Amino acid sequence: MAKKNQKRKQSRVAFRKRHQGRVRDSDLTRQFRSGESLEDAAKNERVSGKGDLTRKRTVVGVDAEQPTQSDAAESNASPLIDGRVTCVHGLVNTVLADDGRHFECAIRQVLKSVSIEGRGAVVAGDRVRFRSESDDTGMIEFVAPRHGVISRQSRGQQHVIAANVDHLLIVTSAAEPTLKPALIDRFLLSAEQCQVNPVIIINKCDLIDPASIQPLVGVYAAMGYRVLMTSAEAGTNIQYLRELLKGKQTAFSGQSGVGKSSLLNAVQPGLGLAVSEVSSDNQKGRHTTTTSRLIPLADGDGAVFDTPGIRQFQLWDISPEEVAGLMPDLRPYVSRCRYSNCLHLSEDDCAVKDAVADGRIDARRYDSYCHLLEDDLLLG
Ligand SMILES: Nc1nc2c(ncn2[C@@H]2O[C@H](COP(=O)(O)OP(=O)(O)OP(=O)(O)O)[C@@H](O)[C@H]2O)c(=O)[nH]1
Ligand SMILES: [Zn+2]
Repeated sequence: MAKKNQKRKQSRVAFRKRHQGRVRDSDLTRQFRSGESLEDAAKNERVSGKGDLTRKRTVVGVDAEQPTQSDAAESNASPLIDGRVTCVHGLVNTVLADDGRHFECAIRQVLKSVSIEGRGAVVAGDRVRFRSESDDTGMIEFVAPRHGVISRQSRGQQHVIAANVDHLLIVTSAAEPTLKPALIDRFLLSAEQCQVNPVIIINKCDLIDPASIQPLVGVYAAMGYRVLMTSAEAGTNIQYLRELLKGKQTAFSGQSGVGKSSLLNAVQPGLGLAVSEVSSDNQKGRHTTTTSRLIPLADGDGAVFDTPGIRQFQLWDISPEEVAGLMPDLRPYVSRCRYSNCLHLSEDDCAVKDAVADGRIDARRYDSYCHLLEDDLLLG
């Protein structure tokens, strides 16, 4: 036990050194893993006389997976309830409990104090544990470690807008508006950067001969990406889409008019409307603090995110050198270039350019790469 604590301490010290005083998600989520309640943390800090709750934590040894009964009895509080955050609006966090009830929750002060400026302690999609304070209010005690985080940049800072995104659906249309593979490539890069699973949806396939886009579909499929041709109008592959959304938290992105709302409506009537209402509220600035909302699906425990921020989300904090490594078709050649910092644009002995020249890399994909670097990242 002592050895374990020693090890934990060492890793905490290493963590702090790595992050040089910056506090990130993992600080607040570590409590979720250790099972330490926030009240205990505060008590321990008070006893030890150290005011900074981010510096020292005493693990009380409760299994975070099953803390509810004993924990509650000890602290004389109501049991912990599992749920997920569906909406953050000012200080009010709406949480959908796993049993289907909705609660408006505040966040324990200590969770806020470890997040930057007290903002973004929780976001839509977060898995949380809270104690109910009445039939429909509660206090969030733990935030689970996040995966699949989508963020945007504002005034040089990263703002998380959705957490635990299992799938990012990149919705495009085969026609009206015309298919834009370069846009798909950009969204794919963003998905890779956020480590969110992308699924490419080519909607409105009723308007074209599907054979005409097979070569393009083949390029993406060869890279291991899932591509789904749909028609909200004709009902093509809607059942497949419905299955894809089941039990997952899914974000929809894509330019205006490609049919995101129509697809959602085809999956579940009324869903597209609910989503676009959220989006137009955001655009009008009425709900400026509502960064994102998670809308539960009627069938299974899946849910979809939608915010204007996700619809058009841009690459965040990416350097030109990183781009090729985020493209699965370019990646295998990156380390074979003559110079380690090769940008694969006009350098000699470039393994990426060689692969394009003899067809091992699709020329259009390479073109996308060049445009992105030259137009956005090097000059922009
Ligand atoms: N032919 C055809 N038209 C479609 C299909 N899906 C959507 N549309 C039409 O495309 C138009 C735009 O659809 P929306 O669902 O509003 O598109 P959106 O992506 O939600 O657009 P924004 O809300 O502006 O982001 C509407 O007129 C739809 O009827 C389809 O599969 N086939
Ligand atoms: Zn190169």
